[in-house]
Amino acid sequence: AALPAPDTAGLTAVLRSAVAQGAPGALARLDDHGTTYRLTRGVADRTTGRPISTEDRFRIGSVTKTFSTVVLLQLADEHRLALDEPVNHYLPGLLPDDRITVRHVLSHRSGLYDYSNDMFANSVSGFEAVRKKVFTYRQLVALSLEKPRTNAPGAAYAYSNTNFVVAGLLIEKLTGQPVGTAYQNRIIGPLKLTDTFYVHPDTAIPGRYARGYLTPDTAGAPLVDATAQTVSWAQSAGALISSAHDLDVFYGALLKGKLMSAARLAEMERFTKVNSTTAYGLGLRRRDLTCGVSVYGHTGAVQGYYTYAFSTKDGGRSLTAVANTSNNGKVLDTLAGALESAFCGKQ
Ligand SMILES: CC1(C)S[C@@H]2[C@H](NC(=O)CCCC[C@H](NC(=O)C[NH3+])C(=O)[O-])C(=O)N2[C@H]1C(=O)[O-]
Repeated sequence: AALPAPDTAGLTAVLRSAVAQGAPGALARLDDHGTTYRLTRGVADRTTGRPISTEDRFRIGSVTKTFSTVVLLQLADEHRLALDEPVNHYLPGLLPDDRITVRHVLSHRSGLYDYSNDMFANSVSGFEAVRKKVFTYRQLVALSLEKPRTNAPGAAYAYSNTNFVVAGLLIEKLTGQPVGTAYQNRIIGPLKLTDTFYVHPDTAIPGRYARGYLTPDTAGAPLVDATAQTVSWAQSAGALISSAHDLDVFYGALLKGKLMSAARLAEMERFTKVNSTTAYGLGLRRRDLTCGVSVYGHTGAVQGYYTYAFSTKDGGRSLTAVANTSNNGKVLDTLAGALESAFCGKQ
């Protein structure tokens, strides 16, 4: 069935609410079968007051997880990786349980504890402690293994950044290259994503970008400019930089089957239910909207930036919505409304 027309007034209202709730700026870009809608509200930079633009680059946080998964599924297509092999088959001795498979890791069912829970228990001091730090993947895995596993391998869904740090180790082991090279050669170059960069451990965002502002835990305390950071605590779990255009192209291409075989895409779309409206596949979220439409993509929350990047199953309509703040649950929830406006139309 044809999708309802996008509700651009609804999208505008979502962005206005996000700013009213504390985001300095918010943007949305919708690419719908060749027609592009661009909406903005507020500023990219609180000091200069420059208005935010849908052309601005930003940190995409865990949307990075889909990029890491695409690389690994391409390696599966090349028979260089098997999803149901134990991680330890490729990285001997890395994990304390040989039963943890690549599929468990990519679907957040490994049980590996998420070290970021402790790292950011206090949002500002936790961030300031790591914003310039450079971690190795193995240091991050070691932080996770200091804590017990949350579930037996495959027994439950439990979101953990550790899983996609393991994914980064797998990519580097199997390709013999840094993850940035694999992203460039396998995704960024072929799709011509000229706004998409993996610059870790550099802290600067290339070209024109929106500054990102971390909301402190204490109500009323001033926002913290979080723009300059290594994102080394996340790397293959969250350190990519991109734009609304590039993410719309990426998820559109993914869902159109342009990045891997149909068999592998079907594996990516085997979903574990997370809650009444969300399910998780392999590095991919499915969100079931009120109008019965399901959309496929990922969300991101990295210091200073919230992102929703989702497409229809056929990749024909893609939306990227961003607010340049984080640690603000009201804004994160409000931004989810952009999916309803974009894919369900006027309610
Ligand atoms: C599940 C999420 C939302 S959280 C996960 C990942 N981001 C992180 O794990 C960073 C958490 C700290 C971010 C920080 N929060 C705090 O410090 C809270 N004390 C802030 O908001 O700036 C990402 O991105 N994912 C989102 C996803 O996948 O949708």
